[in-house]
Amino acid sequence: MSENMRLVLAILLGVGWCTWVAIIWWLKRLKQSKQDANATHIVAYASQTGQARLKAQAFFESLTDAALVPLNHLTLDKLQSASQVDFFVSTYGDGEPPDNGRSFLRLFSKISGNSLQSLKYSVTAFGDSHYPEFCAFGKQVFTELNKCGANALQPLICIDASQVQTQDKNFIADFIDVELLESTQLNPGSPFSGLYLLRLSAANLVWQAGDILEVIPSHPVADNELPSPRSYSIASADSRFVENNEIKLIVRLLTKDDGQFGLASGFLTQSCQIGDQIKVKVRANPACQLKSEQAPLLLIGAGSGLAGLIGHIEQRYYFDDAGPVWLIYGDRDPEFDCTMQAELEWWQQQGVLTRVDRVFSRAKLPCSKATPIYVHDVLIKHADEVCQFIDKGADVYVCGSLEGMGKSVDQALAKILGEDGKNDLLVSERYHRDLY
Ligand SMILES: Cc1cc2nc3c(=O)[nH]c(=O)nc-3n(C[C@H](O)[C@H](O)[C@H](O)COP(=O)(O)O)c2cc1C
Repeated sequence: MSENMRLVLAILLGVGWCTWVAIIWWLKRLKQSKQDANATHIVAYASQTGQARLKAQAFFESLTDAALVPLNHLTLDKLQSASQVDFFVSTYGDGEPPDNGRSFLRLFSKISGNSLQSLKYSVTAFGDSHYPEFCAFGKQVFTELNKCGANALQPLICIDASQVQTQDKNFIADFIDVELLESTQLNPGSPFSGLYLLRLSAANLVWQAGDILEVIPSHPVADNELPSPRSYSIASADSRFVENNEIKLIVRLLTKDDGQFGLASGFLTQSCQIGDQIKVKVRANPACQLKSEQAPLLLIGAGSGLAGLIGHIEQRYYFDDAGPVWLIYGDRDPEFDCTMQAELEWWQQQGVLTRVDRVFSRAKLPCSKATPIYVHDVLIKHADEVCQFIDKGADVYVCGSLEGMGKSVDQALAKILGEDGKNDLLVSERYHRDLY
């Protein structure tokens, strides 16, 4: 056989193989979507940072004929025709639903009397008892269903994140030891709390930009009473792109009124020495992963929120056809808080960041009155451009403090897009929020 014939045969075999794989994949998808459409047993989740979704997924995998859906996708028709729905929902904000469950409660205004009598349900609520509105959304879902005549299979289950049993051997087994390679203060001299960039060895970790690193804030000693893990946004592109086996975190050192440092931030930035081992685990956070690197991306954040944004900026560097990225980032004082300025400028030169609006809330500029000082001011000031950017299919990604920034950004987006426009963005999974 000639060399050319062999090449043609190899190409034909390759194309044939790819077509075969594509057909199998497509048939599987078709079967799954048919199953989903017909399933009368539904597992629904509303999860901001992935805990409730993980439990829902595990429960779903133990069933044979069921569908797994984010709560926002559970329509009135589906709810009324289902025989059983198992809800796994967390609580966010001040007793609010997570973003992918925000539209669910509105269904109840359309349900009359006992019209859910034939529905069986269970609710597993995820929350943290440090919050006054402990598991409030789960409780609300449970009560609303009950009011409509649906039959609870068991009492409401509340899972308290602050009571995670770190002394449990099975729980700890999921964590691995990584080494602290470097710790750099990003705002030296600042009168405000220190912001640190940490680099950790990550040879055995797999993650995507937007995921979370759970950290046990204690040195791995033979101690039964380890504190419960704390979550940090991973400040790195997908692990498949990271060349030097390291994972980055940006950590704000919290100082309490009595002068004591926060347990986790104090541990990571003050107690840990270079070379020390830290117990960590990656938690996938699909709500903050982006589906497309080609879609425009509007990144909004403040302070330590740069962590979640940096991962997505870095990610785009690896795609030649990446879409435009507009960063709106706020910090306090330009004298000390020009966090990662050199890196951001470099990404601008590389064409990754196509527009940067950097604002400072405590700038001592002579004309500071005329200068927008918070990120939500920037959104309002450039409302038309924000609208156009979003109309072109942009994903919106917000990272930072919920109280200090997240809520005002949410209000600004509602003002610019209208409440319905903002909700459409949310339901179409283009409005991602990593707020704490
Ligand atoms: C910004 C923020 C606000 C929260 N608000 C509440 C709350 O009001 N009530 C509550 O019980 N838990 C609250 N939590 C805790 C979460 O519900 C808890 O960590 C849960 O395990 C998260 O589950 P998820 O990963 O599925 O979203 C809050 C967590 C965050 C980060």
